[in-house]
Amino acid sequence: MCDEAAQRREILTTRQMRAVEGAAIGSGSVTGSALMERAGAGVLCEMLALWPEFERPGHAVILCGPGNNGGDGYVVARLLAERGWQVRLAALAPPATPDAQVAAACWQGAVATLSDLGPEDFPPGSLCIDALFGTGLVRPLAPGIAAPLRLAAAQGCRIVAIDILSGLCADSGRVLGGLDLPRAALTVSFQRAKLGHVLAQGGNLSGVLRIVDIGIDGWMAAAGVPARFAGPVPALAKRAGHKYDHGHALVLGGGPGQGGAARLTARAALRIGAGLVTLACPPEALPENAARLDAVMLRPVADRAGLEHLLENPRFNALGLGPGLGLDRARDLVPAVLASGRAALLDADALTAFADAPEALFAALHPGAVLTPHGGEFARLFPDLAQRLATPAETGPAFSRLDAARQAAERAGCVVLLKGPDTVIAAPGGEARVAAAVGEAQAPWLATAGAGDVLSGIVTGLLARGFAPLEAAATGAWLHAEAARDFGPGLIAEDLPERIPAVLRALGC
Ligand SMILES: NC(=O)C1=CN([C@@H]2O[C@H](COP(=O)(O)OP(=O)(O)OC[C@H]3O[C@@H](n4cnc5c(N)ncnc54)[C@H](OP(=O)(O)O)[C@@H]3O)[C@@H](O)[C@H]2O)[C@@H](O)CC1
Ligand SMILES: Nc1ncnc2c1ncn2[C@@H]1O[C@H](COP(=O)(O)OP(=O)(O)O)[C@@H](O)[C@H]1O
Ligand SMILES: [K+]
Repeated sequence: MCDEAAQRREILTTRQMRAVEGAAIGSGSVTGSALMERAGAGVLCEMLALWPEFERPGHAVILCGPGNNGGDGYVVARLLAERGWQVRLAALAPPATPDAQVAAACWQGAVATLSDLGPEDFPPGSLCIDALFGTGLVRPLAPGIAAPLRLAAAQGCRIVAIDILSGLCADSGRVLGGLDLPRAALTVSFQRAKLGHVLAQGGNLSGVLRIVDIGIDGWMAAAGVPARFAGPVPALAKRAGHKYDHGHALVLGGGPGQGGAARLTARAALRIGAGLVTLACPPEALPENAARLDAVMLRPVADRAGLEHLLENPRFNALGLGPGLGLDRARDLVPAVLASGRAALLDADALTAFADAPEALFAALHPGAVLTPHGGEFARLFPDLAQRLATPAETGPAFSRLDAARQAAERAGCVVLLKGPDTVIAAPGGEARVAAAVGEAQAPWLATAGAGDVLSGIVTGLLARGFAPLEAAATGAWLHAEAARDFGPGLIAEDLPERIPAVLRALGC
């Protein structure tokens, strides 16, 4: 992957974005006004690219706030008017920043107030440009501010959000005050995506997301180490070698009648390229599994002693357990898995088994481990963090799913992947990835029983292939969603491992 593509995968917080803008402006190479002009021109350009019919002038309402987001709105209003559009601009308050004042001074048209707007201002096929608030939103929208956005949506207008839909916290994607907001058809942001575009409600409310280059890449170092979108990596291609060069994954399964989950895990580990995969189940579950497995090998493991005996074979280099394991078996086996020091993926029952004693689990975890909880499992291990996520967000920046995953990773001492349409992955120390199955990359068919078991297998398989825990989790989560996107409607969990070859082929692996 080229450097530019890697850079485009960065996702910034508002603080990081301000630091980058500040560094660019502080260098003297560019002014805030010039950036605002580029931002406004970029919004227009992206609108026309998405909706070529707007080459023919139409009707637009521009909603301007008092800050620089409003300033971008004045620029867009001017550019649309220059193209012959009928523009109705309504301001919440006079521009309050120097750059917004300059932009407003260049707007020759009338300025209405938000309360002046009525249904007649939003004729069919018109546009509503939301330039009320961007990265500066710090509290919920008052009812009178949200009203024109709702009116526009009710009239069937397409809403274009400048930088981010007003009301969404750009750091968390949560709607401040828990308001009911209409969805933007298009969001045009600048230089890099923000976390609020993809996390929580932001993923749905942002609509199509486009990022405009306003020419400040040269100052991106001021952002420190941003989170990044998960995506494919060159290491997915299988290098030359013997099967033992690609690792031997050991998946631990549960008792009779509960084996489907672990079989899905094992099959996915094999499909993603682990050289060998063995499923270890209680002796009484051997017949059932033997009848259902071919390339996946099978071994009996009755208990912890049996597992320790099996692990005398050093070739088992990545262990995956939890799906269909059973809570008692999980309590018995997890300590042996972690004591082995090998790369390990813990999911489902392997996490829930420690709901009463998360500290005991954290004490045993090591940096080679990956935890893959869904929201419920996360709440069992990290109840205080889940509580913070469940508490309505009133002020920005609000506590985000990524904040929660980062704190969880710190506490657990290993990589934590918190599942959802907006899967977040964090390592101790703060490095983070987002596997966002939202907007144009949505994968709603992944909400199906057993999808998580397959993710466990993909990550276990990548660990066996030698991927570092953070990259195994992030690449695995991306690939999992990509397989679902590739399959499309009607997907069930069994389809996911079978779709991995198509995804790998499309990547040129
Ligand atoms: N800097 C640059 O180079 C570039 C920046 N760009 C653009 O700037 C945007 C950021 O601008 P910004 O920092 O001025 O913040 P912005 O989102 O306009 O709002 C701040 C104002 O809103 C107010 N306020 C907040 N919440 C409120 C509420 N609920 N209800 C009512 N008021 C509320 C707050 O007031 P206060 O909290 O002080 O009362 C303050 O006055 C960014 O998103 C991008 O679009 C681009 O042009 C590219 C170049
Ligand atoms: N609406 C959705 N869009 C995209 N991905 C989703 C959605 N719902 C669930 N997923 C993904 O599907 C998987 C579900 O896993 P999990 O909740 O453990 O289910 P199960 O235990 O049934 O396997 C996770 O990887 C999650 O990120
Ligand atoms: K906005």
